[in-house]
Amino acid sequence: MTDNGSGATADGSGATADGSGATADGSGATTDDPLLAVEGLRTTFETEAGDLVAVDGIDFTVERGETVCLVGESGSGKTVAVESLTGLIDQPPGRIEGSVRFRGAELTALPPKALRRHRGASIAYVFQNPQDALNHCYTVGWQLIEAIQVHEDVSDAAARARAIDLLDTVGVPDPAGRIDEYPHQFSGGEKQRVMIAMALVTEPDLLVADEPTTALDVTTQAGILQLLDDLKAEYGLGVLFVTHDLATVSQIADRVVVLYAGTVMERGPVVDVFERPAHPYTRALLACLPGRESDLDAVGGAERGGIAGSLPDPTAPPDGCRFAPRCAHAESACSTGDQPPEVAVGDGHRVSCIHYDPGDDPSALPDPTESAAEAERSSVESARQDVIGDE
Ligand SMILES: Nc1ncnc2c1ncn2[C@@H]1O[C@H](COP(=O)(O)OP(=O)(O)OP(=O)(O)O)[C@@H](O)[C@H]1O
Ligand code: NI
Repeated sequence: MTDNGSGATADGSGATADGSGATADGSGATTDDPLLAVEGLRTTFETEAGDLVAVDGIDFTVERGETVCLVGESGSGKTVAVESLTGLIDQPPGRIEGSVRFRGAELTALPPKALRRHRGASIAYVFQNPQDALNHCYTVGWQLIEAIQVHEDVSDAAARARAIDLLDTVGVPDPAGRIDEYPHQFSGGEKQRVMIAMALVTEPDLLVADEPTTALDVTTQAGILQLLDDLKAEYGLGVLFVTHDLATVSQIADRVVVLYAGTVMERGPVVDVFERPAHPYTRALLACLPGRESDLDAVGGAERGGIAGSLPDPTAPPDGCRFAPRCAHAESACSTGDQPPEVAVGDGHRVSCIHYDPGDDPSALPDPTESAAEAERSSVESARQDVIGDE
C-alpha cells in the first residue's frame, strides 16, 4: 500500500522547485529513487571461530509494484540479508556495513528507535512460521484489533470493521464469522493469511517475506503466492521474497538475485535467468528442479536432490569465486583474488563469473564434459611429450 510515494517532496510531484534534486525534508530523496536500494551490505558476526561474514557486500533494489526474490541454498545469507535491512540484527554481536535506502532515505543512519518505527510503518515482515507470531491465547480478531489500535487512534467498532476488512482482503472466507475464532481454528494457510493481514495493518510500501510458504503444502503455498501477487498489483507494494526454492521463484518473482555464501552470483529478470542461466551455480540449482533433469548432464556437479558438496566455512571463505570449490567449470584462475565483478550478459542480467565478458551469450559457458575431455586430451598429450622427451 502506498501514500502515493509523496513523502519525499513538498508537493508530492516528485519534482523540486529549483531543479537541483534537493528536497524539502533535506533527505535528498526523490520519487525517482527505488523503493529499496541496498548497496555494499555486509553483515559480520563475531564468533568464537573468528569473524563470520554472513553477507559479503551485496547490492540490490526493489521497485514499487515488483517482487524480487533472494534465492540460494540454506546458509547462503538470505535471512541475515533481509534482517540487516531494518535493524532486526542486534549490533553487537552483529556488525552491519553499507547503505540501505528506503524511498531515498538512508536507514542505516537512523537511530534504532526511529528505525523500528520506520520498519513498522513502511516495511512489514511476514515470517516463516505463523505459529510463532500469533498468540494462541487470543482470538485472531483481538490480535488484529490491537495491532490496528497501536497503529492508529480509532474506536473499537472502527478497528473491528477494519480487521474484518483486512481478513477479507487476504482471502479468509466468512471474515465476519471467523474473526472471533482462535488461531488453532485456522488452517496453516489461513494462519499465514492472518499474518499477512497483520503485516498490512500499517499500510506498508514494502513487504518482506522470509520463506512464508515453506511449512505449507503445495496447493496452499500456491494460494499464498497468488495472494502476495494480487496485493502487489492492487496496492503497488514492493515485495522482497526470500526462498531456497526455485519453483517458488518461478511462480512469484519479477526479478531474482541468486545468493551463494553471502555473495551475489547472478541476477536478472526471472525469465532470463531461468531460460538462459549463466552462472554454473544457477545452472546447477535449476538442474535440480523437477522436469529439468535433462539439464543435469550439461551442468556437472549437480545431482538429483541437490548440488554435490557443501557451502564453504563462512569464517574462512575461499579466495576467488566462492562457488569454485564445487564448480565443474572451475579453472585455477577461479580460485584467486576476490569474487569476480558482475558483468552484464543481458538487459539487467548480470553474472559474477570469470568465464564471461560483458555482452557474452549466457549459453556460451564451456560444456564441462567437453572441457574435461579437453583436459584429459592435453594431459595425455603432455605425458606423451614427456615420454618422447625421455627418448
Ligand atoms: N546470530 C548469528 N550469529 C552467528 N552466525 C549467524 C547468526 N545468524 C546467522 N548466522 C550465520 O550466517 C550464515 C547465513 O545464515 P542465514 O540464516 O542468513 O542463511 P539462509 O540463507 O537464510 O539459510 P536458510 O535457507 O537455512 O534459512 C550462516 O552461516 C549462519 O550460521
Ligand atoms: Ni533463512
